[in-house]
Amino acid sequence: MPELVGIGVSPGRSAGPVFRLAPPPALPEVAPPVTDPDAEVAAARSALAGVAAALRARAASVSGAAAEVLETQAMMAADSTLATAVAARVARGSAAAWAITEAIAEQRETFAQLGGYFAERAADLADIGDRAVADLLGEPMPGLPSPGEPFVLTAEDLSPADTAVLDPADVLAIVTRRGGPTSHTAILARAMGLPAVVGCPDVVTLADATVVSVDGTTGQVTVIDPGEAAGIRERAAADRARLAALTGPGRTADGHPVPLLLNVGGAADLTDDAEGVGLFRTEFLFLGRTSAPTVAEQQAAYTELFAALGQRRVVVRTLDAGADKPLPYLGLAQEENPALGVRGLRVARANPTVLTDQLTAIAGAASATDAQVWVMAPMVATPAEAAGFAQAVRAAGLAVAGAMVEVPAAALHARRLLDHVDFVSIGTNDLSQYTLAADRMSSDLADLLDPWQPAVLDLVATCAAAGREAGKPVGVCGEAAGDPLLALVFVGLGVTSLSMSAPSVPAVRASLAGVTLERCAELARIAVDAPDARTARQAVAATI
Ligand SMILES: C=C(OP(=O)(O)O)C(=O)O
Ligand SMILES: [Mg+2]
Repeated sequence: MPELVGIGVSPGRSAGPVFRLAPPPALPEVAPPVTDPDAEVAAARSALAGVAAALRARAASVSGAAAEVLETQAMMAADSTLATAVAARVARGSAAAWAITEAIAEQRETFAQLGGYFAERAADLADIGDRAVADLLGEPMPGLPSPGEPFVLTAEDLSPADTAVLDPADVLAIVTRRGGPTSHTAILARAMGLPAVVGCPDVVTLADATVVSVDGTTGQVTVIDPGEAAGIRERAAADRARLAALTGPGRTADGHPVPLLLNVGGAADLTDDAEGVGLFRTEFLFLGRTSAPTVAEQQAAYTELFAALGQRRVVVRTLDAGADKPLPYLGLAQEENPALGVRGLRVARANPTVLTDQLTAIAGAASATDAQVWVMAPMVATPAEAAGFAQAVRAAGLAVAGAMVEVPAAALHARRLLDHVDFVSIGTNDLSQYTLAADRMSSDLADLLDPWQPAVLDLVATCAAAGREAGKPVGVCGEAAGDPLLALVFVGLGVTSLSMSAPSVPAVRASLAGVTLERCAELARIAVDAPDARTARQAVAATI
């Protein structure tokens, strides 16, 4: 059976007929002359305002990451720079729909050149243009197909607006031609628990109604006999039910506890049975606005999450701005190579009050609630940075300070970091990017970005050994912690907790429950000794 390969970004299996996302509207070949420029500008403005309002309404009907993403897109649609660019195009003789198309194309070009986070936002801009043009031409809104049966959604790429309104009852899985492991499609599919494969170039060759199976772990999309689909879905549902039936704290078959924590952006991402939060990404509060949130605003947001956790642990990551999360109001200079620039804890060098205000707000929320509040800094590179951060945390009246290990230097000197901080948490997304020198946004370099790379595993082992020696916790909070096989390797290397998005927890819990700690150590040796990532994964999978 023909097999297509992409990047598996949201685990799980499903099968069914593929249907493509409705294409964007096509402009008629001949543009009409502009007789009333004011009317054209008014029509364009009204179309863009309509798009912004519709996006805001959708944002209000969803929560968590989906709402944040849609609100940011609504702000882009309502942006005055876009409106001004459209008016300029009308003044040069373009009718409303053409003026919007041209202005958006120009802005997309600029975004693509800026790279990173901005390049990923180019798809959001295109979607805004398509929706406004469809409105102006009186054509149907581009968007989800409705074939009348559950389907595998295929697309060039998905906009946040499309992904946010997906109904998991209709959509079995998602396969896109473009996109990388950190694209919106990936993040939102994981949050919804839908299997997803991105960066799958050949998906465009599949005609509507072709029946495929999708494996969101391995990235395989296989054309199958239509009669096989129901069986695959049933087996996947039985697997899910078996996993969901297993509850309780994470532990190996011989009872070694491994807390399974959640990666969250806010209280909406919590689940009742979570053992705690291992990564609270606070930057959602800072994104998509024109000035930093006040201490009171931050304290209210942190209190909401901490209170929802009762006495459970929450590891708060201080602001991780810069690179893929730019905040214009911080006044950071434009950089040639922002991933290697002023990001994470480094932002506090020129903006110390951003950090001290945040620590004040976290301390206020901690004292108003019963949660065990740990605080960690992103992008720590040196022991001196770890020491400075720990001092600031303690000065704010907070008891537990940690450092994320995302930079190879920090991993190599984890022992020295742990002289100053109470724990470390390994961010495998960035640690893979910096160890292999491969941009985490790139779907072309997905093989290098693989956290199974033995070099990355060696660095994890170095951190775990340092933690054992110091008697301090060493967690993993990158997406790799949610891989049920790699989780065993991490535990075998000596990692003490795993933090992941909520839908990944059941499979990791079940995987841990099936092996002893000694077995995890054997699997770790197999993975570390493998010549490359693919062999490591296959060797561990074959042994289990
Ligand atoms: C958890 C991480 O942080 P983020 O993905 O937010 O950069 C990481 O880098 O692994
Ligand atoms: Mg990171």
